[in-house]
Amino acid sequence: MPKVLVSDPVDQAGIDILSQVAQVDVRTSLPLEELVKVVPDYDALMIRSGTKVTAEVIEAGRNLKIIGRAGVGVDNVDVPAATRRGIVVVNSPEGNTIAAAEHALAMMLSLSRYIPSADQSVKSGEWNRKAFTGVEVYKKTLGVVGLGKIGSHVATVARAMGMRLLAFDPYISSERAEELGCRLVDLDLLLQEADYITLHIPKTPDTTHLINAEALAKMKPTARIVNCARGGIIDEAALATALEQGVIAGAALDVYEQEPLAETGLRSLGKAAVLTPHLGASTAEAQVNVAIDVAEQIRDVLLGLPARSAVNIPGLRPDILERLRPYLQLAETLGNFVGQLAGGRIEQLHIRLQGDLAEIDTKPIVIAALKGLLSHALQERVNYVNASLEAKERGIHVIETRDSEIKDYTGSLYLSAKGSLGTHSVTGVLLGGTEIRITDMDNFPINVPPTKYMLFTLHRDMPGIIGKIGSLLGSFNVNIASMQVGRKIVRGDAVMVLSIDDPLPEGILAEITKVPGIREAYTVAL
Ligand SMILES: NC(=O)C1=CN([C@@H]2O[C@H](COP(=O)(O)OP(=O)(O)OC[C@H]3O[C@@H](n4cnc5c(N)ncnc54)[C@H](O)[C@@H]3O)[C@@H](O)[C@H]2O)C=CC1
Ligand SMILES: O=C(O)CCC(=O)C(=O)O
Repeated sequence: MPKVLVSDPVDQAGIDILSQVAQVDVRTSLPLEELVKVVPDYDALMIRSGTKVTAEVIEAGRNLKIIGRAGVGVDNVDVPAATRRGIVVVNSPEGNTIAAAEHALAMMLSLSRYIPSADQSVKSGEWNRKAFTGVEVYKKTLGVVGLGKIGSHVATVARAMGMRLLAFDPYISSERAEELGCRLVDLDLLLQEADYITLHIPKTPDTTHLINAEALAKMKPTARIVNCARGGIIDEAALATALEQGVIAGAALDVYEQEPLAETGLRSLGKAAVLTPHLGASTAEAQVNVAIDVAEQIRDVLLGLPARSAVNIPGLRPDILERLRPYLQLAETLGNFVGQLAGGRIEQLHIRLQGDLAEIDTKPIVIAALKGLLSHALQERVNYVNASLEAKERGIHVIETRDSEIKDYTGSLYLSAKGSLGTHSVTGVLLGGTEIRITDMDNFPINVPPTKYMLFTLHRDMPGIIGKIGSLLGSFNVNIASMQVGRKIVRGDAVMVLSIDDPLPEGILAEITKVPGIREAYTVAL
């Protein structure tokens, strides 16, 4: 039975799902060195934001197949290191959207009405109504930075509260922004005009310290900012100074540059700051959603099925995977095939989608072809997660083309690889939508199903040659299952394809190439 380590608190609903297929150990708050020690035993790791899955943890997790983040942000996982090792990283992109959006709205209202400070004051025995006169959000301008899932929900609710909306998101169309009642503007204008600013963007090199001293200086002295996205998007030191000096009026933070929050100036800002300990996703509903979402994906991957929200398999969503499965199988088989014909040290792979196939997305096809191409050398180490990266690291230049005019079959896939044995090509089709046929090899027309062991020769089309090869294989006790020849002109160059029942014994290829008329001989084992 596979083993799953749950190293942060997650809802029992997720653990129940995992327990159907795996032994589940819940061990939270493990120090890094302890995690590194225990992780080699596990096939899957389920985390929230507490566990830092560093390159060291990934290196130690030699049996890991999947890391599941019960939440959105995967910035606590070294995703490139996981990708390199072929480990799928999944998250729950939507499970806590509403929770995070509602938290941001609650923070905005808390800041406006000083609710946390007023609460503390009453609890300490005071009755001070004057100190907590707030401001309304109605008819104020809210600047939404990042109009994705959370930002969109915040915008929808804020609009219903009568706020005017500006948005900054370079990856969103103005039509989408308009649908949400937002005016898409550049960041500078948003900073200058907004009464409230709420951040809903990922932390990337582009967004780190996006809100720095310079940005804060552009804001109104009455402006308030909310960060329920990621620590480090706001420069905390600059923010503390800006609040102390009255550059802006308030800030509500749920996330910090360092978590748990270190001793910083932020703690002593009084009612101008509202601070929560990364609670954006902490609702009963969101925790059930993300736990189920991620546990189901871990279960599926452990059962050999695709994950629906893998962050490191570009273009291979499960619906796409399901629809393209026969084509991916075709691409993988042809990649494996042509990789062996071209020999080791592949320099270039050309993938051409032909006829009706030219209509489909090339990205998954390329990944599958690369997986096949590298599978002979890397065996099970290569998978859909790391195939592109492995190819890149080996310096394999990938060329993708489409040609809808080539209609030899309704749709076909052409692969040509350049390697230590020269440049070789193969074309394949799907008969009846599922059955693979190789229809061309090195530009010779053939029609053979791929089989486990195959032998190919390039030879002169002349009488007796087939008989000689047959006798030679017989003398080595190799049984021929099927045989086909292809040629372009009579008595010209030809190709012979043999399916054989066993791997070719050592030395036989050299004997075959000695047969008069044979120019080259290759074997392929699929
Ligand atoms: N505090 C908490 O507990 C939680 C925090 N989050 C965080 O909230 C953030 C947003 O999450 P979602 O809305 O689900 O993500 P999303 O992917 O749906 O939306 C992010 C948006 O940011 C935009 N964006 C990316 N780079 C940008 C840039 N440089 N400038 C402006 N816009 C940019 C994207 O185009 C996208 O529309 C993430 O950082 C996530 O980790 C999410 C859930 C809970
Ligand atoms: O697991 C949590 O509570 C944090 C959620 C979060 O920050 C996210 O989903 O990105």
